[in-house]
Amino acid sequence: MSRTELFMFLWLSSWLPVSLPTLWLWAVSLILTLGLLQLTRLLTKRQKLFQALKSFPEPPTHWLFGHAMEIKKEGELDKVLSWANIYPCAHQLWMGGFIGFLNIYDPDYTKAVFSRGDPKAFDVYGFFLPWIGKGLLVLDGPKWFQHRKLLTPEFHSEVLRPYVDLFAESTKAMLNKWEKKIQTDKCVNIFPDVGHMTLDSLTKCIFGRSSKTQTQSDIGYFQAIGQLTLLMQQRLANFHYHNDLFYYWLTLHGRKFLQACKVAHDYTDKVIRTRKAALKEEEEQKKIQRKKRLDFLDILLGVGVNLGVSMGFDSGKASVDLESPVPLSLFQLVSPLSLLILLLFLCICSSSHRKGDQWRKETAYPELPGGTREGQDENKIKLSDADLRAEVDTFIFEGHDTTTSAISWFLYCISLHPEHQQRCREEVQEILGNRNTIQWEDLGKMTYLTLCIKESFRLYPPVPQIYRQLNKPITFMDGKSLPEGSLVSLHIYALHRNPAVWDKPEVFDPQCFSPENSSTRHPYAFMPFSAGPRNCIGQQFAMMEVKAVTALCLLHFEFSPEPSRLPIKRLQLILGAKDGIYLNLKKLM
Ligand code: HEM
Repeated sequence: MSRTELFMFLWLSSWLPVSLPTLWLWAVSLILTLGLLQLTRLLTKRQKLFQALKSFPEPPTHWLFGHAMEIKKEGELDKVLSWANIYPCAHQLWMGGFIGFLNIYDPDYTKAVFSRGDPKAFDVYGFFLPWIGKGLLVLDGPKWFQHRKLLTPEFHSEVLRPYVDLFAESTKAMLNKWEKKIQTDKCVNIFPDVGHMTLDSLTKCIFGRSSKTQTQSDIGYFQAIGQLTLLMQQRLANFHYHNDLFYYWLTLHGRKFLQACKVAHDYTDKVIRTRKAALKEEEEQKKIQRKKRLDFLDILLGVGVNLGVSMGFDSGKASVDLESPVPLSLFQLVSPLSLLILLLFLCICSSSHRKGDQWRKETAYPELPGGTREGQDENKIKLSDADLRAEVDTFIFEGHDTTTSAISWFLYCISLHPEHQQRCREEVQEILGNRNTIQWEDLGKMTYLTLCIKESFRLYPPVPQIYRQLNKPITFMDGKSLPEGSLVSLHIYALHRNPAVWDKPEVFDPQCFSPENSSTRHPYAFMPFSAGPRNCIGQQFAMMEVKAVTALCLLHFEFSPEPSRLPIKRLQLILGAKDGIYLNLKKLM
């Protein structure tokens, strides 16, 4: 009997406690037995992780909550940083009593893990699946290798070059918005506006969408993405929401998440289907060939267009009102008693333990140098429709929140350092002369701005923590080792502030990245885009966007901090700020 069948059976039987007491008793004992079995599995898993990690120091921990309480109380980033200052190289990190990571922040440890390309840790990345599916970020194994190979050309400089105009267009809209805002209050929360701008420019790059012809479904999609990002962040931060199948999806937030996923998927499916249909027409093909710039989607479809697989979705439903009340689920209608029993059973049974093991088996990592799998012609690899959607959704997810964080924290850093701000501004003015727009060639000349951007990535890495699950044992430089299956978290934030690497880790000093200083540094000491085979594929796109946007911001405004509203760092999926980032803006031209 499958787990779903068992669930249905128990649920039905819970309606018959009076008429069938024996069946009821039977069900309860079955529940308890299964619960006990699951608990044993969890304890075994905990014991294994505990054994694996025992040679590494462990900050004081709670048997049930692990380090989650302390982290929640004091803020994850600074709490872990304080541990990193006590324990050299690495320490244990328990997210609840059953999931233990080796948390690393030393360049040698980082190199040992990240030069190998172990798969992502299911206990964390599994949460992404309902939204972005198995795209590059989550995939592992031969399929990841194929996709990575197919998608790498999309980030070639010739493809990226025309996107500078799109970044400039979206940035100008944001700057106009700020100009209006400062007429009433010079203190502006820049974070949401930057978020809106990066999503706007990214959807233009991916779908070829234009802000001038926005439709209702564009707006619905926009809202859904915003909602999904927030809900994902909330889910990761709240331990009780980790239990998916039988708890999270039954909560109001869980169901909102599913609704927003549907809106996002319907939209992506619709755009893909329409573009695929258009591409079949000769005239449209010619039009695309004549285009100055190809959208990501056109390039992706150049790979997947010949498949012609039915998408099986209902078009035109992309705009669901996310604010409308969520309908009651069946679950809310069952009797309180059955609810209690089922919850007990389901909460115990829905651990990710087995899923995690299965994930690891399915995604055993291939030896990279070998290239494609045996018997496969590497020139004929094609993306299925599901793969196409997963990749588009992955780019949207990975490509807008990260750059939002990068641009916002950069503006905050230079607001604290007027001397660096002015130097960057003068550099941009010198390069642009009396032009007020930016071209691809300009970006390479902005050397001081690049140093400042890198320094802000060091102090405020947009992705502060990433996770792996070892698919073979590892031995570190100091002789300590971890067995296969262990979970490792790379704390990029702590690595970038490690006093063993950086002279004055807390000081904003762009000269850290001068050629002389960079050349003597450990290659794994600065990892904002990760490193090794699973590094960020969008690195060049991101740098280009951050430079273009910040250069235009510097030309138009002077930024200073608002002492009464200094930002509070928050580890969401990205490095966020608790109530946003408020800066005082002064118009320059
Ligand atoms: C400042 C901006 C960005 C930062 C700091 C950043 C950082 C990262 C990091 C640290 C990873 C590794 C994640 C992990 O191992 O779990 C990653 C992966 C990835 N990033 Fe970025 N990213 C940025 C922008 C972008 C953009 C603009 C795109 C696409 C348009 C993108 C697409 C991806 C993808 C697809 C992956 C998965 C790659 C793979 O596993 O093969 N990123 N990024």
